[in-house]
Amino acid sequence: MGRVLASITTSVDGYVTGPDAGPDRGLGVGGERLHYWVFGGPWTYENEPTGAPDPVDKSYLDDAMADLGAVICGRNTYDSAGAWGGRNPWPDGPLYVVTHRVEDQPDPDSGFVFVDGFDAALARARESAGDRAINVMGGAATIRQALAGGHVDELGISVAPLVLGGGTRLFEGFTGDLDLERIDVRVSPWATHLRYHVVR
Ligand SMILES: Nc1c(N[C@@H]2O[C@H](COP(=O)(O)O)[C@@H](O)[C@H]2O)[nH]c(=O)[nH]c1=O
Repeated sequence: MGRVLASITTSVDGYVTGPDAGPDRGLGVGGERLHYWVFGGPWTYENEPTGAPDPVDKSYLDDAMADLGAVICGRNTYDSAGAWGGRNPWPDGPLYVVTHRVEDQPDPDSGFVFVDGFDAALARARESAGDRAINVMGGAATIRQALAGGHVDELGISVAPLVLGGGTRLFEGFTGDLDLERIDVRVSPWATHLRYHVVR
């Protein structure tokens, strides 16, 4: 059975978006800074990113994407990303979208599969992935659900160097108690990438 990874970027104060996240502004007001590391420097929703990542950030991204067989996200993340223009951007497997509104299922050729409930999405993702890894890419509620259910083998937190002061908190309302063992840490000017094994 493949590993289940959960990976996301937070501010130093634990926000995965700034305030007012939604379609056209998936990372919220000021939240672009969370993903400077993805593009090697500043960008805004008004000036779309064009840059290439720092080699450290690229190596983290490449390793996180290696050997993936399926991806899971929540409906809000899917909507906020504008459905990535209508096509699953991950080349190596389906993207399962957790939603109560499965009747909105787009054309299956898009690579998106709408599933009602996290557990059902995980079961489908395991079928697709086989021995390859599954990445739970967010948002916060979906990652909390994966962690609370004891499904996550590896937690990746990329900490961007900023304090947002508002928005969506990764661990909002989370009451679980988890022991983590650090597997890896990589540091660039734009992020500190921490990878933890979740002890079970
Ligand atoms: N379907 C489902 C969840 N759906 C989640 O609820 C949010 C609102 O989207 P929507 O469901 O489409 O109204 C979104 O984050 C989506 O992923 N959540 C859960 O805990 N369990 C479920 O079974």
